[in-house]
Amino acid sequence: MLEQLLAGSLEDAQARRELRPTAQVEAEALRRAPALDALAALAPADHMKVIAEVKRASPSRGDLAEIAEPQTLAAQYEAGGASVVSVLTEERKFKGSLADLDAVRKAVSIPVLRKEFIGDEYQVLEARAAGADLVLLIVAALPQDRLAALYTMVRELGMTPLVEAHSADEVTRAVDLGSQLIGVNARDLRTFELDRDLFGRVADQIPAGVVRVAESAVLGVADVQHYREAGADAVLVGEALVTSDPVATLQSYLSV
Ligand SMILES: O=P(O)(O)OC[C@@H](O)[C@@H](O)c1c[nH]c2ccccc12
Repeated sequence: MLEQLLAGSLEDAQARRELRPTAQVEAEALRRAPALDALAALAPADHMKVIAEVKRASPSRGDLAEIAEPQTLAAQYEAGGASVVSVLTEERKFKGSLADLDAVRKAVSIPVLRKEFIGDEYQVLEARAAGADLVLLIVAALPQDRLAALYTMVRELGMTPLVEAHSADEVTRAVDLGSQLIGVNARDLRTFELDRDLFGRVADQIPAGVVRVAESAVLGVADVQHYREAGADAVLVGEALVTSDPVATLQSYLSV
């Protein structure tokens, strides 16, 4: 499944490249105001921080919410106290787009993450051109040399890579890159199975000083507590926010 998602994302990027060549997107990326400091926004605090996701649908959960105006939802996330807004830009299964990212960027002043299956430099340029401050890199999707090349490029553009792992080995690979922001996804993107305890099993492998993000499977405040006890600095939440009153839900999570 992960391979299919990546292949789809790369195909869509290729189609966009035919309309907007690399040189043009690169020029746009370089004209942008500098990326916001995501590591500062996510720095460990005496409460859990939240990366709040704009998510319409997913292959494992189907349709979640219409979200006609992603900018309105993102503004609520900011007002509710989110540290970062994550925007799914994958079109085929998550029903997102780069236009969503662009709209969100214009509406908030906190850092914005491009959530996509990234495997090509062009996608990284697109992220910066649309105003992203962070880019997701999924360890399982790429061989280490490609991961390292993309990681370097994200940093050279002034953005922060969020490196996502789903096993002890993948955490090691994320640490080897020198990543300052590591996410542990409870959902296995190959099988879509959930493992809520994975974060707790691998958290100790993440060096002190690196920001630890627990991703997926937060459905209520008890799940936030569970991840906090296991050592998470931040949680990445989609479904629970897009299917509830986001401000009230965020506030309950921020009290953990
Ligand atoms: O809706 P949830 O269970 O709160 O999950 C959010 C986020 O962790 C999830 O969307 C996600 C984590 N890593 C990803 C990689 C690709 C697509 C999606 C994701």
